[in-house]
Amino acid sequence: MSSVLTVRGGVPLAGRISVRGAKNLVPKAMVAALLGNSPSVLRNVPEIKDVEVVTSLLQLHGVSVVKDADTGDLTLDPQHATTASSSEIDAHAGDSRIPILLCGPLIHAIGEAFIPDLGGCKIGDRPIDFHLNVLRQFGAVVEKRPGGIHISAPRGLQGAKISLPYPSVGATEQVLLSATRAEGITELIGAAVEPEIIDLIAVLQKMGAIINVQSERTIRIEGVKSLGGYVHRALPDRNEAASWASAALVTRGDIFVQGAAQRDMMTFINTFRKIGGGMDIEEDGIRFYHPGGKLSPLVLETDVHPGFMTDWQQPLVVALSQADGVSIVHETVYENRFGFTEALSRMGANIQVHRECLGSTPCRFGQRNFRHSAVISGPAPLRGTEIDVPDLRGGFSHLIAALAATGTSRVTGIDVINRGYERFTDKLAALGADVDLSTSSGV
Ligand SMILES: CC(=O)N[C@H]1[C@@H](OP(=O)(O)OP(=O)(O)OC[C@H]2O[C@@H](n3ccc(=O)[nH]c3=O)[C@H](O)[C@@H]2O)O[C@H](CO)[C@@H](O)[C@@H]1O
Ligand SMILES: C=C(OP(=O)(O)O)C(=O)O
Repeated sequence: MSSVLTVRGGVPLAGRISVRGAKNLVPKAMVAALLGNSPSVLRNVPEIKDVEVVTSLLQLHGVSVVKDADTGDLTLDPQHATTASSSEIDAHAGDSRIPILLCGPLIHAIGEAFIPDLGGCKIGDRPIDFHLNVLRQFGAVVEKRPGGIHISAPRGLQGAKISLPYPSVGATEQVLLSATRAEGITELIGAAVEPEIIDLIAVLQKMGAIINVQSERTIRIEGVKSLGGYVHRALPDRNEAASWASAALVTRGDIFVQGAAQRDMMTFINTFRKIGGGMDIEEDGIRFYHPGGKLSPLVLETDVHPGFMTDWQQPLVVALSQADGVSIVHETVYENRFGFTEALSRMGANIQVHRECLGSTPCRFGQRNFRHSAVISGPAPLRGTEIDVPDLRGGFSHLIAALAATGTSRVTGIDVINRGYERFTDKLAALGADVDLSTSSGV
């Protein structure tokens, strides 16, 4: 049985929804709890799939994870952490990229780790070579095993001087989670500095870690012998907030996103303003709306923070398909993040994807045959169609296109959207969308 969402388009989304803790921080803060010698409390935890996956992986390793029935806060107690069998771990890995971040904490807690093959969005190859190189530099031994990798550290983890070839979010987190309890000092050069990373550093500092974020993407960590627990409220999900902002533009709607935080979204806000979107920035959230009239096209490049976040790109492309003129988007973070535009083209959008770098900076993908630049001409009326959700943000993009389209769309595979959008069908209903959720046996 799978879920099918029937969308009757043409209704502007209007109303108030809220976003909670970030998908790109919460599961990692849960993993960090494994480094402590006493319980941690994590607040503002959303009900999303990646939280379920990490909960079951931690529980398999003997960590007690208790959810407060009223608030949803999680209490994580790592004091009885233990080894789990690789077949059990494999069965609980789910469609998430977080398991690779268990390496350092599990080595510190129980001396070894088995990490299953990773899930996550299919938007490029997504290798883990940086992670494995980092672990080896800390002195870990990495072995390929059926269904994943085994990691051990016969002499413990030792601080190291590490330089990342690209400011990878996950590899930076790998360094942080391994170095805080490693012996000696770690210096990381070429670090990612996304707001979710700074929030993870705040979590680790509460536990007793000594971490300095210096200029020029350098992070210095002085290893400590032990860490305690933390009490932390996760930063809000800026990527979900930006998705709803694009939904407001695409459907000519008006959405107040409670919890959206200006300081984490400044680059998005600048772009939204340049397109001609309306907004009111309040203390408790941001109202995003279509002010009427025409939207302006623009030239945009995704990049690591503080650049324009790649996860904002897909929903925004739908908005650009409704702008008056030609826009160019150069995707420089993932080599294959424009596959979702095929369904948009079927719906009537006018989008061509190109192999060349159509941006001011030649990127890693330019000479390598990847279709990573898009030219979008608008405005193009959209019509409903059959859609099978390809990945998290691509799926959300298809959905907002369907909500703006004339006619009816039938959307399958919507469970993927639960990886990053908490209760999204309830939110759609709260915004007045004309949708029905049903289950189909697939016959
Ligand atoms: C759970 C989570 O937080 N996911 C986010 C995280 O993903 P994730 O941490 O997986 O993304 P990375 O920042 O690591 O990836 C960036 C680039 O580095 C490359 N790379 C990465 C690791 C590696 O070992 N080798 C390698 O070549 C990737 O293929 C990609 O081209 O940051 C991305 C970039 O902001 C976001 O889109 C994802 O939403
Ligand atoms: C790419 C994404 O997530 P993940 O790294 O979890 O696949 C995303 O959130 O858009």
